[in-house]
Amino acid sequence: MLESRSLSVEFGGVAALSDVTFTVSGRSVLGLIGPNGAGKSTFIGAASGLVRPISGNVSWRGIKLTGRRPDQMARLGVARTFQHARLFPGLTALENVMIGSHLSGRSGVFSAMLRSPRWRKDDAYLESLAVEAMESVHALHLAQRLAEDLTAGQQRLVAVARALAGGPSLLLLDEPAAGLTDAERELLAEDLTRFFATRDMTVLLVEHNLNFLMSLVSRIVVFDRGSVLAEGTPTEIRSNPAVIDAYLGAEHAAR
Ligand SMILES: Nc1ncnc2c1ncn2[C@@H]1O[C@H](COP(=O)(O)OP(=O)(O)OP(=O)(O)O)[C@@H](O)[C@H]1O
Repeated sequence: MLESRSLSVEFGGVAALSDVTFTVSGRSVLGLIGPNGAGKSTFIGAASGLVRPISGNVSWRGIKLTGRRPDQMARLGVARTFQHARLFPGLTALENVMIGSHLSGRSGVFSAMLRSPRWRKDDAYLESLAVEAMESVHALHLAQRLAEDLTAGQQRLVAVARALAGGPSLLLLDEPAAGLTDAERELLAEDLTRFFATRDMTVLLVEHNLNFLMSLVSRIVVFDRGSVLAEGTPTEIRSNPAVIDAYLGAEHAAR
């Protein structure tokens, strides 16, 4: 279970999250939505150890995640994507994804980047994990392309593959469909549905494209101005007056 307990985060004295409490049970996909600036990325930052809360915490299977280092996160089986793809330039797409599989492997990300002897030993196995992850999101044709030569949408797919490659048990996806074409987005929704169905994993998905999000999630938490505004099934959320007022708008809810 992923549990956020009274989580509060401030930036320069200004509250970004205030007393956020919710849980995500075992094998499920939770959508996190809300207006711009509501605190969704900040939550992912806190859950992945990069953003330090002023109080409260996020825990995963009873272990506190807040304040942990990236290598500790990887060992706990936690992977994330960022709002901006953040691939390493100068490396191919495949090498970028292999860094994701190294995060859960033995030799670590720096060893991977420096191509140490230990890294080379693990290489074949980790490459097979990376190839599998790229295949699962229809990105294998990009494998030998340099990261900087990819379109924004392709970079995003590679970043998603990198997060999947380590076989995470907790996956935090920050707007994985942003910048994708309609066709790419539909294909990614199908690919992720298939991937999640065959893995024992908990997923937290932040996404502004609600058709994409609703096709993947079983529950939704809505943030507004740093607090939890509502929580429920997609059907409940679509018809919640407070959510319509703060985020969805009457036109969207009616669709
Ligand atoms: N590093 C930072 N320094 C200062 N303020 C920040 C920082 N990161 C986020 N904030 C502020 O915290 C609040 C929450 O931002 P956050 O990015 O988490 O929202 P969000 O819901 O992810 O928004 P969006 O949908 O636009 O990505 C905003 O007011 C934002 O300006």
